[in-house]
Amino acid sequence: MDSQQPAAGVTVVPLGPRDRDRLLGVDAAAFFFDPSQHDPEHVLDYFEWPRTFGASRDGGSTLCGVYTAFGLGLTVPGPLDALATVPMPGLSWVSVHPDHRRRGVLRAMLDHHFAQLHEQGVGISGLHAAEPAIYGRFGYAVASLEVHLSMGRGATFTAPSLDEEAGRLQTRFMPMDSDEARAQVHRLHVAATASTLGAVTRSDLMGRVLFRDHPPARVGREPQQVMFCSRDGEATGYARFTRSGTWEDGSPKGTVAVTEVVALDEASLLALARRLVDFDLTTTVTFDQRSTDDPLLWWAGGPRAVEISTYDGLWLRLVDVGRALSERGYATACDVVLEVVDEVCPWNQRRWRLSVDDKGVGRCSPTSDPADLRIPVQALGAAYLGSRSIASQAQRGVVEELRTGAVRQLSLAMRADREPMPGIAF
Ligand SMILES: CC(=O)SCCNC(=O)CCNC(=O)[C@H](O)C(C)(C)COP(=O)(O)OP(=O)(O)OC[C@H]1O[C@@H](n2cnc3c(N)ncnc32)[C@H](O)[C@@H]1OP(=O)(O)O
Repeated sequence: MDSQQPAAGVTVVPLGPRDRDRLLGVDAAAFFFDPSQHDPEHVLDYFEWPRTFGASRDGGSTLCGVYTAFGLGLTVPGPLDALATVPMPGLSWVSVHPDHRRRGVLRAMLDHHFAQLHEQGVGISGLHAAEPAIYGRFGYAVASLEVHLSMGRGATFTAPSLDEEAGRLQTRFMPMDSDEARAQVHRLHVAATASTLGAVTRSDLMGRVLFRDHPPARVGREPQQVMFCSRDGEATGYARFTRSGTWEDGSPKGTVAVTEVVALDEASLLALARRLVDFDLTTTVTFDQRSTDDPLLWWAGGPRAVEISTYDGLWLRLVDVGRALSERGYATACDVVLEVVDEVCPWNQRRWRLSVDDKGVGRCSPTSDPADLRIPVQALGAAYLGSRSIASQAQRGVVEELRTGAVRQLSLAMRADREPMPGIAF
């Protein structure tokens, strides 16, 4: 059945706990993970059923596709140098059974997702793409990059202005899978995301399930650990990590894999990083989910001192252009009319006036005035976190300037003064 044919009628309906087995059947067929290492039952424990849907074809009862959208928050540029947090449903576990691929099931599920969010008055949708070729056609674009750092044990972090303060802080670590550790991590996660551009806030439930120890998933590594940093007894940051106790030719060659480091201030980040590169019996330390302009990268000496790999981080889609552009703030005043191109969400495809006052507060409303810029909805998603400037997208030929100066005006207004963090995996 796996051949290119026109889409047949697809129906999308809500799923509930009674549909667990059917949903797992579609997910297992689409993602083909090893259930002994990756317990799907465990994942379902943090699904939000009212946000989970299934698709069937031609009036049949067979479930051929599923998706969920976690209720997350996203930290975006606020007015001038402030930050703001907006709701961001996080699209995830999108799967279509291989027997039903290329019949328009994904397209129908995304149409359903966008219609739902539009009706609910939600401005944006976010995701991490399993394959990068899929989501651009649906209006998503990469809004942040994710950097993976790899460095040797004993790497030097040079930050003289922070040395004294970092030296005063205490660090200690413990297994992640305890109520005490999870509660502390969640409190720090929520506090730190509010002050971190690009950060994504997860629910307490999601953390409680994800941080549960699942022995088959360790694959030769220790159970997940968490290192806390504190100042005068008050926790100021944490790192989640696991070590592998590998030996080669009689010598210890352990690795430390740091999946998340979160700190309320730079001295705490430095104190955590210094401890993480200082474990006996290890030779390599990796840090996931860092930004392209990360303090850890530059403290360690830059891209020639550490190994870096860069990936697409968060993909964003403006589901409601007016709401999304009114919800974030701007670096400078601006007044431009945008002719937005969006064939997937026709309510967006029109002219919009974005007026930003000198305090960086913007209002975006429909207008019939002549356009200053012709812009695909993807370009607004790409620039939404203040990275991937409108000017560079115009240079690539993606944005068309219809009034001289309009690209520069919008570009400066949307730009942030730092690169966004990639946000958590979901
Ligand atoms: C956010 C996340 O959850 S990412 C996880 C995505 N899921 C997976 O990768 C699991 C394995 N794959 C699958 O489940 C499915 O193949 C999906 C979800 C990727 C695609 O589902 P389908 O129902 O086959 O897609 P559908 O037929 O609606 O195609 C829609 C469009 O996407 C395109 N498309 C579908 N799959 C791919 C792909 N892997 N790469 C590039 N384009 C793709 C189609 O060509 C079509 O484009 P067109 O309308 O412009 O011709």
